Amino acid sequence: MAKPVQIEVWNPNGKYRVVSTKSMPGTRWINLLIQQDCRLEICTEKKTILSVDDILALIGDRCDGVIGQLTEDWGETLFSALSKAGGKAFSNMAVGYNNVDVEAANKYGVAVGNTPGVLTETTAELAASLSLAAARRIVEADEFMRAGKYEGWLPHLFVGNLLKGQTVGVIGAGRIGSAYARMMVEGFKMNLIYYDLYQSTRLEKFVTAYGQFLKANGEQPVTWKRASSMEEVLQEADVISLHPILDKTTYHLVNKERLALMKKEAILVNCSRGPVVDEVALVEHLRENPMFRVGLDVFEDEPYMKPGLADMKNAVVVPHIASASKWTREGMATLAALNVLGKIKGYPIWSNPNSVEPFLNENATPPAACPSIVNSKAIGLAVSKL
Ligand SMILES: NC(=O)C1=CN([C@@H]2O[C@H](COP(=O)(O)OP(=O)(O)OC[C@H]3O[C@@H](n4cnc5c(N)ncnc54)[C@H](O)[C@@H]3O)[C@@H](O)[C@H]2O)C=CC1
Ligand SMILES: O=C(O)C(=O)CO
Repeated sequence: MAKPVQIEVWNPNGKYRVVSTKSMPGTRWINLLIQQDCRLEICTEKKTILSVDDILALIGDRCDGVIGQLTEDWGETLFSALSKAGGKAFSNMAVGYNNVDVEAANKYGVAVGNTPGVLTETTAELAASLSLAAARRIVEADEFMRAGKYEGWLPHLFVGNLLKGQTVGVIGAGRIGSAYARMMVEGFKMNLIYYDLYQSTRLEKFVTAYGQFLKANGEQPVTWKRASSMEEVLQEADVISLHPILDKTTYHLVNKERLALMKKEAILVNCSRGPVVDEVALVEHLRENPMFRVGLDVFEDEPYMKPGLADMKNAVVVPHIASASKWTREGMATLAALNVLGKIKGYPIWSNPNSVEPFLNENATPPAACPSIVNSKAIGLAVSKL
């Protein structure tokens, strides 16, 4: 039997029971739920990752909807329990939803929400930060200073890579990958090579226009190329950033063989999901190629790192913080709450989940729609005419 979990209750007499498996940033999401007659229960357990049993206890016998986290295993067991408790709505507080078995949700008619549109720039900025940190050896140099080892300027001290004029490679040029590409092209005048299953015409147009602008100003124009294979990107780029979704096609996309194709002094950045990279192979590659560098926000077995990674001077590692700006995290909380609320209220789904600004305006009532439901077609939800 599932043991009880600690909760904080808002609006105890609300008609609809909504559970949030974690406390989330900001208060707007709480206010939006309680103003619309929800009794909100926020789990206050100290443990970071809730188990399926913990969440079963939170769902209980009657629950209209749950806001959950990317660390949780939302599969058959939880969707079946939620459905049995009368629930029809779940939202991840995340854009990625590889922790959710959408087929299982479909089976029980439960809507699955995610939060695109508020993470794009924040996540791309962290990928850009990791690219720079790796290129200019910022973490190594910081540790050196703090250890009192600095004895004065030296010609060879922490020499790194110049990005200007080099090639940035993007694998998965969706919302975040494209935003990152634009930052690196415009900010550092890098040429672009990208690989995606789909063409990114907007990105190509942006680089073309920026190249023309540079040329008109007497500077070397930047260029772009859509690669016909991932291997082409790995072979040609100096800095490669991974931004695909995690699914069967992207699991261990970067493995031992593909690492071997990369330039010896290349930089690899991963702000997508840990299992996109074979981390054991990566540690071996870092060990054998000291000039090769990585910037990692995500890990194969979070919260753990594969043995040896923490000892690698040529790795910059941060704890899955790519979306951690106040604006983004509050926006994610708002969108996740509105996904659940919208489904409970029987609202249709928003017509463009990439354009969610109307839901974020603090001074206006949000539209009567669910901002982003990934299985809307499968469970037959209507599209909003707003
Ligand atoms: N580290 C972090 O904190 C964050 C991580 N993420 C991760 O980033 C992922 C991407 O987010 P968005 O850009 O918003 O999603 P998106 O759906 O806009 O972009 C994903 C892109 O990957 C491409 N893709 C899919 N399979 C591919 C394959 N086999 N090879 C090459 N490209 C492929 C898609 O065509 C698409 O263009 C999320 O699913 C999530 O897992 C997102 C936000 C924050
Ligand atoms: O939204 C996501 O997918 C995340 O990884 C949040 O940081």
